[in-house]
Amino acid sequence: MTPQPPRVQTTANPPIPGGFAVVVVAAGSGTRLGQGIPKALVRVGDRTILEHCLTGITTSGVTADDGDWDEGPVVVTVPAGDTGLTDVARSQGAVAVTGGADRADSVRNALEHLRALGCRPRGVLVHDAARCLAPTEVFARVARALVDGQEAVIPVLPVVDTIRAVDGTGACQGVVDRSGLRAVQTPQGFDWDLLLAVNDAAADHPEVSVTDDASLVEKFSDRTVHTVAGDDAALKITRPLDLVLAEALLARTLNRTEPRP
Ligand SMILES: Nc1ccn([C@@H]2O[C@H](COP(=O)(O)OP(=O)(O)OP(=O)(O)O)[C@@H](O)[C@H]2O)c(=O)n1
Ligand SMILES: C[C@](O)(CO)[C@H](O)COP(=O)(O)O
Repeated sequence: MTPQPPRVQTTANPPIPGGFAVVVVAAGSGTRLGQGIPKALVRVGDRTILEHCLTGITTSGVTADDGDWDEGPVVVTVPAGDTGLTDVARSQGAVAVTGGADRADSVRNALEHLRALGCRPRGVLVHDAARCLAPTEVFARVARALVDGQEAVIPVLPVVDTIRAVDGTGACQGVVDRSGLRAVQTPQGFDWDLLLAVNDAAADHPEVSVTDDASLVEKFSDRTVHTVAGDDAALKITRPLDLVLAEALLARTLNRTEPRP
């Protein structure tokens, strides 16, 4: 689409940029949560984790046609043989593709689907379905940093625990200075060509294992990964206690936003 002149800003906060493609990784099994069903099908309140996640993305506006860029597609990775998550994805206008053996393989499958579509989004955000309550503000910070010229952007939080290195026997090897450490969240945002290029490079190096997408940028490009503030509400629902926290966060949000009888 032909770039349009910038829109007039009418509010104190600039509008959240749209036109991004979003990859939602939801092909994990949720072993640590232990519910016996794919984690993204587990309910938080009255909706599944995937429904919360897709609603959050739509509400944030990052995929919307914003006058400068066309609406960006949303691709959800689902476990092989899945039908339940596929139905949820389709009901919210997203496309479902089969995930891979690990998270990185799932992301690559989704990117291949987007590449085959021939789309050229403004950029691409990769988001864990398991971080289904990530607030709009986090999407906004990541999207704005990309629009402002960053090529790889991750939301982070300070580390609150004392961190120690241990050896194989469990003996402590000393405290790690936590002032320079950050806990990493999603959505992680990238220049479209950059994320494709580092994933292509990674495909030739199956021995390289990563836990997030920014790691591929660090390993297979010379670009810097930029950080923005994350949010406690973007927690990754991983273990049973996380589900309790997510339920409480959701209840708090509903209490704030729903009109009282
Ligand atoms: N092969 C995989 C593995 C993980 N994921 C997704 O990556 C995100 C982060 O993974 P995690 O929270 O660890 O989920 P699970 O892999 O399902 O958890 P577990 O290790 O407990 O099975 C999740 O949204 C998960 O669905 C994926 O799309 N494909
Ligand atoms: C991408 C991620 O959520 C950033 O913290 C995390 O690395 C996913 O890791 P997991 O081992 O797949 O849960």
